Amino acid sequence: MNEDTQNAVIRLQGVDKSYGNKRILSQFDLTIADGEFVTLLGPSGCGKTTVLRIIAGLEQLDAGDLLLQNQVITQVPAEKRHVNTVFQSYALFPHMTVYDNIAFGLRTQGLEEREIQDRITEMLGLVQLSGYEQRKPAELSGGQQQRVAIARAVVNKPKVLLLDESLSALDYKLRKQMQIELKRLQRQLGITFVFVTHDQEEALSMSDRIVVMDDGRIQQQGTPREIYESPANLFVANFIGESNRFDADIESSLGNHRYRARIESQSFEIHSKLELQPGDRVHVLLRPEDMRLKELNNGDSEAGLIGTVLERNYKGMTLDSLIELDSGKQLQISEFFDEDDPDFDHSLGQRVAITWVPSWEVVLPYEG
Ligand SMILES: Nc1ncnc2c1ncn2[C@@H]1O[C@H](COP(=O)(O)OP(=O)(O)OP(=O)(O)O)[C@@H](O)[C@H]1O
Repeated sequence: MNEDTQNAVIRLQGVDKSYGNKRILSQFDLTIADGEFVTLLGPSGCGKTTVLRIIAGLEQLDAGDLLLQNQVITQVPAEKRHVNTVFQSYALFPHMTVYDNIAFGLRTQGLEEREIQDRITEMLGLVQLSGYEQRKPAELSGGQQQRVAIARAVVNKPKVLLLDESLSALDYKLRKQMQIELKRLQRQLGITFVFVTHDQEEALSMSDRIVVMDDGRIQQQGTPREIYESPANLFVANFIGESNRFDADIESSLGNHRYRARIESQSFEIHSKLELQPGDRVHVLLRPEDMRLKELNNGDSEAGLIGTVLERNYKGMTLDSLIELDSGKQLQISEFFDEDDPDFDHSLGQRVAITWVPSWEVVLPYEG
C-alpha cells in the first residue's frame, strides 16, 4: 500500500457510468485524501454531479469500484456510508425550527436528547448561528439557511461532506463570505469536503486541490496555483481565467529551457519546460495581468508587438484594455494602477507597444 492509498478517504477506480446509451464516465479514477478540500470543476454536463452522486450512493456503477477508507463500499447503501451531502436547494424542513432540522438525523440515530443539545449548540456556534435555535427556515436569510443545511450535514461527523453547487443560490457578496466560512469550518472540523462548482473563481479561492473535468474526463488536477499558472492543455487554460493565445513556431533553442519563437511574424524569446525542436509549433498563452502596455508617440520605434487601444475599462483595481494588433488579432490586457503614475490611463485609438513579464508565458503543445 503506497502513501497515497493509505491517506485516501475516497477512491474511484475504473468507474464506468452511462445513462441509457450515453456514456458519462469511462474508466474514471479519482483519489481524495483524508481532510482535503477538493473541488470538481468543469462546464455544465461534464459529469461532476454524477461523480458526487456515485460517492453519495445515489447512483449505481456500471463497472469499477468505490472505496471509502480502503474498504469497497460500491454496494453499501447511501444511508450506511459516512458521507453526507449539501445540495444547492438546502432542503430544510420548512415547518421545523432550526434546532429540529439539525436534530433530525441525530434523533433517528437514537441519540439522547442531552447529547443532541450539546452537539447542536456546538454546531450553531461553528456556523455562527447561536441563538437562532427556535427560528423557522422562512425567518432566515439565504446565507443563514445555507449554514443550517451545512450544520445539519456535519452534525453527525461524517467522514466526507459532499457539496453540490451549494453556494450558487446566494448573491455575490454572501457567496464570497460563505466561501471563507466554509473553508474555516472545514479546517476546524477536519472533515474531507468534496465541492462541485462550475465557478472557477470559487474553486480557486477555496480548494486545496482542483480536479478540472471535461466530458467525463479529468483534464488536470492540482493546487489552484498549479492549475492557474501551469495549465496542462488549452481546455484548462481557457476554462480557468482569461488568456491571450498565440500560435508560435520554434526557431531555435537557446538552452536552459529558453527558445526563440516566431510570434505574429516577429522573433521573441520564450521559456518552456517542454523539449522543443526548431520547426515545432506551440501555443503561447499570456494572462491579461501578465502583459504590459507602453504608449507610443510619434517618432517612437514601432518594433515588437504594436497595436491600437480599442476599448478601455476602468475596473477599480485595474485598467482593462482591449488592444487590436496590426494583424487584426485582439488582446485583453489588465494593468494594475501604478502609485508613481496617478495619471496612468490610455485613450481610445492610442498606439501602444505590448510586452509581457519575461518567462511568464505558458507554452503548450499545438492542438490545432
Ligand atoms: N438521471 C439521468 N438520466 C439521464 N441523463 C442524465 C441523468 N443525470 C445526468 N444526466 C446527464 O449526464 C451528463 C452529466 O451530468 P452531471 O449532472 O453529472 O453534469 P454536471 O457536470 O454536474 O453539470 P451541471 O454543472 O450542469 O450540474 C449530462 O449530460 C446530463 O444531462
